[in-house]
Amino acid sequence: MKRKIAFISEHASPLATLGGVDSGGQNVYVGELAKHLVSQGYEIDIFTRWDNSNLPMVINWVNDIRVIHIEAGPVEVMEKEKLYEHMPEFTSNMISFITKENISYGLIHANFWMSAMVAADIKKVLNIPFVVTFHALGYIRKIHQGNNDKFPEERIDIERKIVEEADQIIAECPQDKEDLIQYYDAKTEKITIIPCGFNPNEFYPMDKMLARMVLNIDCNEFVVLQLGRMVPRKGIDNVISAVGRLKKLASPIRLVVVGGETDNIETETNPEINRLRDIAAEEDVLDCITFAGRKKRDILKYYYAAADVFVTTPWYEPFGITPLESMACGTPVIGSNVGGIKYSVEDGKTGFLVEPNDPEMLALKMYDMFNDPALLKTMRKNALKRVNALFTWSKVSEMMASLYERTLLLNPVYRMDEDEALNFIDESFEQVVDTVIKTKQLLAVPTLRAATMMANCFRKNKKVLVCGNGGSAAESLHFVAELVGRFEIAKRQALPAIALTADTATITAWSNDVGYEDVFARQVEAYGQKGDILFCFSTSGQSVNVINAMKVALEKNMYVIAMTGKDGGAMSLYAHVNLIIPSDSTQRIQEMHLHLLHTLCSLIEDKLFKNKIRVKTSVKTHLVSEKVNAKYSLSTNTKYNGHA
Ligand SMILES: O=C(CO)[C@@H](O)[C@H](O)[C@H](O)[C@H](O)COP(=O)(O)O
Ligand SMILES: [Zn+2]
Repeated sequence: MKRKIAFISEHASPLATLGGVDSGGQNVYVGELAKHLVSQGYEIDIFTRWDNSNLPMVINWVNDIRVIHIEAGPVEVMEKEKLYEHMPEFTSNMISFITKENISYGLIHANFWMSAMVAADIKKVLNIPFVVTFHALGYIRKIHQGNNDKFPEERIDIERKIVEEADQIIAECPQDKEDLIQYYDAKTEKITIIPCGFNPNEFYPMDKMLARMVLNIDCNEFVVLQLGRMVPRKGIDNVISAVGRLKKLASPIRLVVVGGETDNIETETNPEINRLRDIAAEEDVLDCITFAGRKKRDILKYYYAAADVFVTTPWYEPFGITPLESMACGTPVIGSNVGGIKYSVEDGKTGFLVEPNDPEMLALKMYDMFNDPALLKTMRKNALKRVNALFTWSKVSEMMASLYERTLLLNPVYRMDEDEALNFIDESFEQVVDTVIKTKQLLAVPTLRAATMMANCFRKNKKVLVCGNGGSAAESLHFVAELVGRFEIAKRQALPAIALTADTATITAWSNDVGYEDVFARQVEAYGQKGDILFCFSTSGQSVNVINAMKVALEKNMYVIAMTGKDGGAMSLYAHVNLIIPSDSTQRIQEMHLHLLHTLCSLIEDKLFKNKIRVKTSVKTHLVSEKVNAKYSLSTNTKYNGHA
């Protein structure tokens, strides 16, 4: 059954990217993530505010993804800063939709703080867990925007509450995680870093000159690209000032600025453009700047590919998708040493990192690139390698799916009901029975051999060393306790066995200082002697530290018994006796190990002690009391020679 996930993205609909215009990062994030999660087996409903009365309420967007328009305030485009007061309406209409359609969502993925507010309220009513990607944090925005921030005062407090109530928080980069912890007291264990991605079918390397031909850009110029929304915090003025300085050192150069409200710069109403024009005039670079206006999304790849370097120097940037897109087209990036950019751009390798508002340094870095075509070429290679290894949407959606799976367990709907739980119990008993039957058929003879080998070893005053990891470490202790102490015979001599898992000081020191691989080998070296036995527990038969111990034991002419499972693993090659439980389940294997170690104890006691008791008590005339039998000394028993 496919798991149903609800996305909420109150102001950023994925449909906005369809018009072709370059919409904000969140629209792309929501759309691309949804598409890639579908191929991971999820069904996604994206809830967004109804802002266009020409669109129907529900749109089947692509396979297994619906976009659902929720009425909240007037059905028209509104600034996101004004949506807060309409969020209660969003919540109640979304709840009505879910209950009317009777959908059981496994979880809600909220995007942005207002969507997360909705998700937190829905959780209270419908008990659906939620994860949140903030995309931007109010506190950080406030630091940089001050009073220019038009979001309501309550934002930061609401975000704090969301941080408390969310089941999981997605940080987009390490800086985002640090901010969540430092300014919002978020618990580290609640945060998972999952970056944004890019689509390799949309952004890919192409010939620079070809791209310039398409865009009508001079093939001889050194082209610097600035692309993104035109708002002061993006620091475009800084890029223009830097180009002013570069112009004095390098020629011919061109700065192409893509972005704005319209695709025609002449009709541009954005006041930021006028401000930038003035700065360009002051810097005397109007002749080498092209303001290209806003471009359709499918054209952007030509701009990225046509540029020699992509520059983005915002004051802050929660993540920043554009550096990824540029690197995906093979163009190195000079970016601000802030937020997500310092995560996506590797300084000196895929481009450079500079402080925001430092045109001097930016100009120097641009000049380094201008001056060194070989450096540009290497950076291009590195950039392509890095983005494709870490930031494709497929990679991102895999990480997201694993976060979802953990979160889905919190949803009562996705937990077992009573019948399922009873079934589960039944089935696990049946598995145990099945494993017992198979083990009985296969392991009776090897078990007897192991018991005989151990009894012989004790008879010869030799000892048994026991090791294993995790559950098998516990079993090693358990086994040794039965041997050194007692099992079924109340009074008998102690049998020399040592659990190599018991000495925490040695184990921790050796793993800490040298390596975990030899924690047991080292102890075998210390205690093992010819004729001793190394007894190994492992469910996989693959634990390297156990294998290393076996190798040392064989070098010392010790005997080796391996109690394993699955196919016996590499350990089976180093053992004189293999007790391989015929099961692939770690739990079933461990349960059989416990049974077999008890069986071995019975057999060993029987071989070493009970025969004597039987013989002597049957001869009534013999005056040896049971007390004496119990004191039977192993060293006096010379009847048994050689190993089985
Ligand atoms: O008890 C269990 C699983 O039931 C675990 O502690 C388990 O023993 C550990 O994962 C071990 O590290 C597994 O090692 P091994 O059995 O493959 O040698
Ligand atoms: Zn276990």
